[in-house]
Amino acid sequence: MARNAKAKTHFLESTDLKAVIDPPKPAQESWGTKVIATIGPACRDVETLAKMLKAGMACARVDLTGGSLQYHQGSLRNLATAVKQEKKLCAVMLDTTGRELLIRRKFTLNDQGWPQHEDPTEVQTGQELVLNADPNADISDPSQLAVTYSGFADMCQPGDQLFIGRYLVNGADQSSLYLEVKEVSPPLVTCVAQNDAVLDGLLTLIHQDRADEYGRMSNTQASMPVLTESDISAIKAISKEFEIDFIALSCTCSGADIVSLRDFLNDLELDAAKIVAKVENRQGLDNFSGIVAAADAIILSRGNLGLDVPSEKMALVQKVAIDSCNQIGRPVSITRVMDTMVSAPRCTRAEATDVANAVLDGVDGILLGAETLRGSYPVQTIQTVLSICRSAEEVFDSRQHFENLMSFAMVEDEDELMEHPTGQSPQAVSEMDQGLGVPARLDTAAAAAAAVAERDSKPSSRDNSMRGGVLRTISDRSTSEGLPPLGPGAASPRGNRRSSFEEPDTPRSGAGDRVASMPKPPSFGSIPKTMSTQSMAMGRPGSAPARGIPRLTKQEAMASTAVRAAAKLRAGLIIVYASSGRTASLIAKYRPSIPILTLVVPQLTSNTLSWTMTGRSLARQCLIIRGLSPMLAAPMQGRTDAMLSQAVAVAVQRGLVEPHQHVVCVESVKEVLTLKVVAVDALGRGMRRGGEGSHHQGAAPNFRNDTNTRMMPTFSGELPAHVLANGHSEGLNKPGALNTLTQRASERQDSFPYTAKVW
Ligand SMILES: Nc1ncnc2c1ncn2[C@@H]1O[C@H](COP(=O)(O)OP(=O)(O)O)[C@@H](O)[C@H]1O
Ligand SMILES: C=C(OP(=O)(O)O)C(=O)O
Repeated sequence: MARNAKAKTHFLESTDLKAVIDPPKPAQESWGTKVIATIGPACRDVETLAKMLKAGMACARVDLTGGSLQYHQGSLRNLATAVKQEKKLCAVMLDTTGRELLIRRKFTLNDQGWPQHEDPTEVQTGQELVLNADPNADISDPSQLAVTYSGFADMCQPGDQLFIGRYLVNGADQSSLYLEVKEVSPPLVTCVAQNDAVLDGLLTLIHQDRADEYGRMSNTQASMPVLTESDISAIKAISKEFEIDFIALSCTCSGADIVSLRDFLNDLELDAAKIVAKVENRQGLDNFSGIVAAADAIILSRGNLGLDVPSEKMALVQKVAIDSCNQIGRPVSITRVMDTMVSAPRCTRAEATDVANAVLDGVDGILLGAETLRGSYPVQTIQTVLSICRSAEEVFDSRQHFENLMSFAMVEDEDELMEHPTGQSPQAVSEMDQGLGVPARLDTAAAAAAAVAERDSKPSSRDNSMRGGVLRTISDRSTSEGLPPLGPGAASPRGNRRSSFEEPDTPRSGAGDRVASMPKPPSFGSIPKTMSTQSMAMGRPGSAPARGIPRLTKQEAMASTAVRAAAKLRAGLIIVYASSGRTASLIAKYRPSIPILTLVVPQLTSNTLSWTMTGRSLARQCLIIRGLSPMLAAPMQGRTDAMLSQAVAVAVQRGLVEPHQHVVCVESVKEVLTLKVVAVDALGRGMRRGGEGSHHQGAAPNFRNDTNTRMMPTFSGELPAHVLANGHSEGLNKPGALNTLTQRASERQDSFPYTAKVW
């Protein structure tokens, strides 16, 4: 069953080495794999930030782990200036300290306000070292190291493994120290050094996984509150001055952690901010399915993960995790790609190969940490990463990827649907707590998020009405039924309240992933409503995907159809209108080889006292999704082809599409999804109008001149059936018939075939 489900392999379009070695086509805009860069002392001046934007930085990360609130506010002000200057969109990600443990050390502030730590500490193998969790511990006492979390000693047992390393350490430098706990006498923890080290800079402390008597791994850092007090005040202060697009939750251990954070953000009216789960330990992997179901995006923090996961498993963990995210269109990024470029202008071959492999694995983004925060070559690192990504994207076999995803979306026979109508087969449910132990992938996530998928299909799922309804219920539950504590003091590490998602008597490692009653659907991606374990097992790359019963949501059906149509027409661009970004992210998950211009239509919303224009944040949030090139449309009333024509012109300006090329457009007006095919006019100023000649080779559209269809091309020759993803194309085989595929929201979400409008 799921355990035998076939994982995808790397798909390359061609084995022609000459073609592979050709330089990638120069791109004006990085619409493919995205770069998230951490802002710090090496790059926070306006000039460098402007160069980083020009080089293709899509999202700027401010990490609250190091530096003061004032320092980060200053960085964000500089970023705003650079953004204005360069006229480029850039998303803002606020990364929390969360459950990260730090060593408190003496420091001075440099002229920019960045802490400089003094007095490196030398440690020798076999030496005893005392860690002190007392908040009043003397940090100038050389015989001990002070720990930021007062409950730290309660987490430790003799025999536990600890790791101390420089913040954003690359694992190979002399600051890496492994310790074994010898004795615990709160607040003191006495350890023995396992290697020689020189501890310098901002130091983080990691409590590695501990196996229980049954061999189950647990990470005691998971019992810490989700956010620190300073995270909470920083989020409040920064959100008053800046629009925060993403909050990254460090050390996410379960889906329940995300629910807790979402409650907190909603209470601050920050519900537009998306939550990025940073998966950085074994427990995060054990509960991966629930985390993927609950979060808006995922970061695989490979630096920390590499301490908990044996080296020989790291690549495999990465591939399975990325594949799981790809299957439901959840954006996923990885960290730690260019350690060498912290101090050298070139990367190693291993690093270049690592980035290219990540792109072939299907990653959405690359997160640069130390490389831009304190590295000597922040701009060059972005350029290097993006050119490696572009080269890999050029050989990525989108078609195989598409077929692979489609094969997972079909159920072999109806009996199976009857047996497990919500996808919650007993096995799927039992696998939920070990979501990544096997490549069970989507089925466990599907079981965990059946309720999410249900709401994903409803356009109003992000409505304010949700706040007072489902969210309120969950918010109440978070206090009464014990979601993970949000801030310090909310729970002691030992006296941690049981999560409402937790099975009685299961270890903490299994907690938090019964997210079937989650408060709010993640807005990127979707999960086929009734995907079952068996349906997962059916997928075979290259197998005919058209068999079986499709179980797609309507957005998913339309998204896959748009990608298929674009490939068949050799279109140059896909345009999708967006209000939550869900349809756009579903199109992106099929990884078409052409850009997806995401046209965010601003909405006016009222809280009865004032009006707000929404849309800007979503446009920026699209910037972490591979393939999306967001554009904020001018507010216009109703359905208008002028908006589409303007979008085509902007796409030409950005170098995303050329005159005469086809453009596949996904529209959604009054809950009617429509797929349209248009062409760029000869001068690249918009859509080609009826009557204009076509000079484009291949299946060029003809235009009819009647008033209903002036913008609508029809096709001469046979088109529609093969355009459709699954061949369920009733009424579409009539020669010259199709120019619009329409599926009505009033129909059952999973109903097929599409109703095709025949002109
Ligand atoms: N042809 C069009 N002209 C004007 N607005 C459109 C057109 N097509 C879609 N829109 C608007 O774009 C938005 C798309 O929303 P929706 O389909 O719900 O996207 P998402 O999947 O991002 O939630 C809606 O506000 C819709 O009114
Ligand atoms: C970049 C990060 O991840 P990691 O160091 O674990 O790779 C981070 O957590 O800041």
